[in-house]
Amino acid sequence: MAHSPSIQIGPFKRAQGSTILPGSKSISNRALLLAALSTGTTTLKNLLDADDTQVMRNALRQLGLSVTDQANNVCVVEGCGGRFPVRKADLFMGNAGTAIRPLTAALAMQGGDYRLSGVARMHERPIRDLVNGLRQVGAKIEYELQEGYPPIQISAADIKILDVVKVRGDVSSQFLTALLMALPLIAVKPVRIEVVGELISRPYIDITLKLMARFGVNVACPDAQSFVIPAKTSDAVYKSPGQLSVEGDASSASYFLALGAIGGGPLRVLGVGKDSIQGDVAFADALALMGANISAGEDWIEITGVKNASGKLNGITMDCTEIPDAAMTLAVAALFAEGPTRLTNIASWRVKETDRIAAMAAELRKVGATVQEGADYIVVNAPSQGEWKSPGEGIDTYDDHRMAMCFSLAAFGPNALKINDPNCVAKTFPTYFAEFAKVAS
Ligand SMILES: O=C(O)C1=C[C@@H](OP(=O)(O)O)[C@@H](O)[C@H](O)C1
Ligand SMILES: C=C(OP(=O)(O)O)C(=O)O
Repeated sequence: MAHSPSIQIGPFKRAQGSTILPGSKSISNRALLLAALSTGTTTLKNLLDADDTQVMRNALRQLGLSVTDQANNVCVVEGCGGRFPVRKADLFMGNAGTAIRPLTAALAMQGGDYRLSGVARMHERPIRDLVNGLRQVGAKIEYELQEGYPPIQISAADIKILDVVKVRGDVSSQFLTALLMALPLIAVKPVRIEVVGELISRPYIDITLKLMARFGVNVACPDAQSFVIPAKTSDAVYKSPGQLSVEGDASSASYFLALGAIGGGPLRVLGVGKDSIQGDVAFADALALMGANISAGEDWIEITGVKNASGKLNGITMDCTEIPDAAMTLAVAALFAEGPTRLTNIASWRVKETDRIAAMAAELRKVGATVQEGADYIVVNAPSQGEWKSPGEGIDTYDDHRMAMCFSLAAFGPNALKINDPNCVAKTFPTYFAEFAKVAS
């Protein structure tokens, strides 16, 4: 894909105001798929309009569904009652993990022939643990290029329901999410999904379970590693709730919250708050640990600078397995902290939009930070005032929306900052830099 022209931003001193968050990517793509699989019509409100949700919408349309975009991010989906009308399709999933993984599982239950592919990076992102889970119930799935990675070819197969399906959860939680959403379609008897080994990114599983419940399927969790899908009582497994409002995106909120700490605030994000079902709202607690002043209501969070006597954030040590996406924002907020910030349990960063540990370390060093990295951790020490650097070649963003959004924070250092290919934010937040410009001065 062609790269967008670099932008020059900052140096900024103040961040204040408010921003209305775009819809949550994680909720939008789950809601689209569940609405498509259900009986009845679902009106989705505040659906995220971005690359990741467009690939999901387009795939559903190719599968024969009526998915109609209306004004103000409203989208109307006519459900197919669990069986996609189109039995053979070649689907392009971009770089959207929340699209390709759940859709693969749903398609494997259909008894049709489907090919799923994506951008070059998608073909380096693992899908093996999901395919292994689906093969247990008889799905026929072949790898087209490299074993364990898309593109994949699904062929019609007899799917049998087992008492237990096992899946690994230590590479991505999206494999478990995919099985949870798809197995109810064939569950003629209850089926238990057992997670083998560690389950990372657990709060995303809670999002999955809460949305499935909105569409009428209640999964029991007898223990932290087991999920019991109920036997279906008719072919109409998922039922439309009629309307569903998508919360603002809590990961997108993290950039503004960090800005409110670094740039004094008050800065308020509207669309997520105490009532959120997204794990990434815990980013606000992490910032509070770093010394930020935080208040929150049902659907808003506000940050007003820092409460530390030094006027600066303080470094923290944190296990980030529950907030893998917002944790990236902590790594860049660490540029404004006294003492090291050590983020652990982030091995999954290496298999996302880019190798995020390597990318983060390389770009933080460009602005003068001292960084140590390991297989599953990163330690960031801020540059002292005189050590900040202004890299002439700019900050590279690696086709990773979060790298671009995170590094907008670094424009609150002493120097202006060049950010390369800023339009990669289109994956989840196309208007990010316009919204950033409204609060930064
Ligand atoms: O299920 C989801 O909506 C997501 C799960 C997380 O991925 P992993 O489970 O791969 O960590 C997260 O990083 C991703 O942005 C969205
Ligand atoms: C990891 C991410 O995306 P995906 O849904 O493609 O996994 C992300 O948005 O940070």
